[in-house]
Amino acid sequence: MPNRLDDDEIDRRLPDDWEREGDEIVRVYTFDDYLDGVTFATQVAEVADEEFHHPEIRIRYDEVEVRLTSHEAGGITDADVRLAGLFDAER
Ligand SMILES: C[C@H](O)[C@H](O)[C@H]1CNC2=NC(N)=NC(=O)C2=N1
Repeated sequence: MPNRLDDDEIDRRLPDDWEREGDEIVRVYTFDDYLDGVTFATQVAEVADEEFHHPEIRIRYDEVEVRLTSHEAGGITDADVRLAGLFDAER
C-alpha cells in the first residue's frame, strides 16, 4: 500500500495550477470549445488507465475538472502528484 504524503510533501510536490482540497488535489482546465474539453478528458482517462490510477473527471461546457486521491491509501500519495504532472503534459 502506498504511503500518504504529509502536508509539507504535498505542498512541495503539488504542480503549479493544482490545489489541495482535503484528501484530494484538483485542477480545473479551461477550454474555448466543449469538444476540446471532451478530447482532453479522454486523454486524461487513457493516461489514468495506463497508470491504473483513476481521477474523478467532470466535464462542463467550458472546463474540465480533474480530482485525484488515492482511495486505498485514504489520502494523497505519490501517485496523485505524479499523475497530475502527466495530465498537465496532455494539455
Ligand atoms: C481496486 C482499486 O480500485 C485499484 O487497485 C486501483 C484502481 N485505481 C485507483 N485509483 C485511485 N484514484 N485510487 C486508488 O486507490 C485506485 N486503486
